[in-house]
Amino acid sequence: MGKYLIRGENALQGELKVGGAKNAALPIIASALLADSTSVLEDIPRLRDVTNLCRIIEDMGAEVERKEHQIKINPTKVYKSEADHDLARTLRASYYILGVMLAKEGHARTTLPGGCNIGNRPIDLHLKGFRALGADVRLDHGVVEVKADNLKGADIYLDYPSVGATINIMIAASRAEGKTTIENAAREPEIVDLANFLTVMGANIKGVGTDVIKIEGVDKMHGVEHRIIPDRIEAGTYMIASAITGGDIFVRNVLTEHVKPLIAKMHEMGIIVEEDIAGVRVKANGDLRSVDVKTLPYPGFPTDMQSQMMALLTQTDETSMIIETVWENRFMHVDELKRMGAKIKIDGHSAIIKPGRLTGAEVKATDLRAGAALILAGLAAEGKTEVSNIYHVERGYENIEKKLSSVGAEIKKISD
Ligand SMILES: CC(=O)N[C@H]1[C@@H](OP(=O)(O)OP(=O)(O)OC[C@H]2O[C@@H](n3ccc(=O)[nH]c3=O)[C@H](O)[C@@H]2O)O[C@H](CO)[C@@H](O)[C@@H]1O
Ligand SMILES: C=C(OP(=O)(O)O)C(=O)O
Repeated sequence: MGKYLIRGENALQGELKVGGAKNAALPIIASALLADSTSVLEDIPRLRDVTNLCRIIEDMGAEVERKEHQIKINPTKVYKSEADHDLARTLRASYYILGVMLAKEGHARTTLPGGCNIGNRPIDLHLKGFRALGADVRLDHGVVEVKADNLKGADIYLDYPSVGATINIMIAASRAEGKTTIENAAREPEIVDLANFLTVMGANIKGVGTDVIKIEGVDKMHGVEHRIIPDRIEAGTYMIASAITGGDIFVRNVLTEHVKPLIAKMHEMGIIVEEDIAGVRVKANGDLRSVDVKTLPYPGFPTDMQSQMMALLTQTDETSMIIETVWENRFMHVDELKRMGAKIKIDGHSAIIKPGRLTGAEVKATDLRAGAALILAGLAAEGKTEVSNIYHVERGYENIEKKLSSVGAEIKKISD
């Protein structure tokens, strides 16, 4: 399954570049099926999730041409409304096929999706939205089927600002008859990127980026060219790589507006962060102050940066606390960090982190961001760290070992 071998304690220096956002690329790739002509997508990261979603839409009849970071998607020969179950189980975002094919053909079927095992991941809000739009929804033995002769706009209030539910409902509503309002909608930048893509394709969407999104359904959408926004979680991970090693890295291709919650915490910790139009420079050359962090929906501190932040907080002067409010089981990295000497105690949704020296160990990536946190801890640790189960990491980071090596890290990937 592959491993990363890391020898720590090198202060990282230089420049690296962040790719396009996984969580924007995935719904955008799925939504390209709504058009009646080819879309050309740029800055698509080369990730396992992207490859598997492309295989799903190819199996449904789409023509996909992939070259470096560009994908061309011709949806005119799509003949199937069902996502291959084995592939759909490998990633979370496969459930966007439901919203897309419901909007396009009035019928969609897929198995419950995969993705990181970070807690209970229900899709009740997605299904509630589809029902409100007039769809007949069935969930039987883990297979979801949605059908509608005629989708009709509706007022939908989300009990929680779910990213996936906001996206799926927005996609379905973009082709429904009349107006849809989504209240308590999620505000993540990836949702804004998708809405921008859909709008250029011909959709009528207003209010995205706020908690009230208004959509007026349209009959037709056409293929367009679109560049995916930079990945704020990949950016944040490399910003922490600089800070945790006492390094000085310029992380290129970052929209600093999207990493504000991390920048604010870094300032509190005494880390130098210089924002630039092209990216962000992160420099740490002294003691790091402890801070408390609470994960929240955007624009709060992202849960997808929680484990990486925890690795950093092991290297501060005093005790810190992290409260995880989004996922109830997103502390699986804690036991692995403890193997490296970290002093962390979990109490319900909180983790108390005491500072201490990290030492290399054999550890296992239990999910995508847990894997990233272990790599970061390995960069700071004394001696050799071996991170296994790296297929999780490859779902969300393109060539992480090459990018980190380019700024002076001793890290190599051993493939099976
Ligand atoms: C592919 C993708 O974009 N993944 C991201 C997306 O996941 P995802 O879209 O799955 O996350 P959601 O925002 O939907 O989930 C957030 C919370 O809402 C709850 N919930 C969600 C849907 C639902 O129908 N019912 C319900 O109760 C979840 O259990 C969780 O507690 O946003 C998460 C929160 O920022 C990130 O961690 C993931 O990286
Ligand atoms: C949890 C994540 O992804 P997914 O929702 O695809 O499992 C993530 O990107 O951190």
